[in-house]
Amino acid sequence: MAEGTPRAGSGLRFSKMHGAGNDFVVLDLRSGAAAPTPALCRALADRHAGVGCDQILTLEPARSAAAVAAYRIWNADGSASQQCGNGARCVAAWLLRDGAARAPRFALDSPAGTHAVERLDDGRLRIAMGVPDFAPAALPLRGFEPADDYALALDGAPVRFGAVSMGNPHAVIEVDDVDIAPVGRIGAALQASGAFPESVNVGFAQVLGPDRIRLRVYERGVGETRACGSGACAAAAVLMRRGRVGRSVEVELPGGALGIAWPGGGAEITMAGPAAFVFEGVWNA
Ligand SMILES: N[C@H](CCC[C@H](N)C(=O)O)C(=O)O
Repeated sequence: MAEGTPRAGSGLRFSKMHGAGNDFVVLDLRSGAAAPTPALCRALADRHAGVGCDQILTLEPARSAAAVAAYRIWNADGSASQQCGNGARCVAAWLLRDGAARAPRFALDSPAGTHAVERLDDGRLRIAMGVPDFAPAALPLRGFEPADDYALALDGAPVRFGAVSMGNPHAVIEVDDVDIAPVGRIGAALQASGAFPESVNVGFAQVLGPDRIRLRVYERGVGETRACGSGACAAAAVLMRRGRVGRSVEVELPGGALGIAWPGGGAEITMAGPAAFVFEGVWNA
């Protein structure tokens, strides 16, 4: 038996959820139970021998006076992350169903900070996702002076990208057509390039108009997902700062659409979108 997985009959209760097709196993650890080991995360995420998910989200006691709870994030490969936008909406929905949070407004703590949450009249959840940080050191991105646009030779060809931290690192590559973008090849090559010491989430963005973007994301620790909330914020922030789109955009991802708004500068960027419950289960490895 792999180290770190619970013994048979461990009875670890979980909720399976998704946000725009980005799927999660949610564990309630507010009683103080230990965080999942990387091996348990990999076992839970396994789409054949486990539950199957892109990330594991843990609910934990709040770390700030303002929040009703905290959450942490682990990718399918067992690596930890500082932020997960789709996951934040699922945690918010979970806490509303549980009664620990009361609509319409409350706050959540993540490793990236404290986030205002609002349940909108249409049932979507809007999360304040912090202030985009373009400083290379924030990602970190090594070997570049701050710029709107960076270039690296990957597989012998120059790849141009923007870079921004949403608490977690993002590179954003603008393409003419996301359907034919080399998401897996270039996403993996940029992660392996050495420019990002803690790896990076790689977004491929197509501008459809001043208020519409199409996006595919090759995520750190997972690969391509059906949606990436922090990635939608990152792509919108990079394209807004370049003047390629307006201050409020619909980001269309393979799994669904997210509404992103950012006044710019030191203001927080907000993300609105769905959260869905799929099933409840008990993990008996
Ligand atoms: N793969 C990401 C974490 C999950 C982000 C994504 N699922 C979202 O909705 O923001 C990272 O390692 O930074």
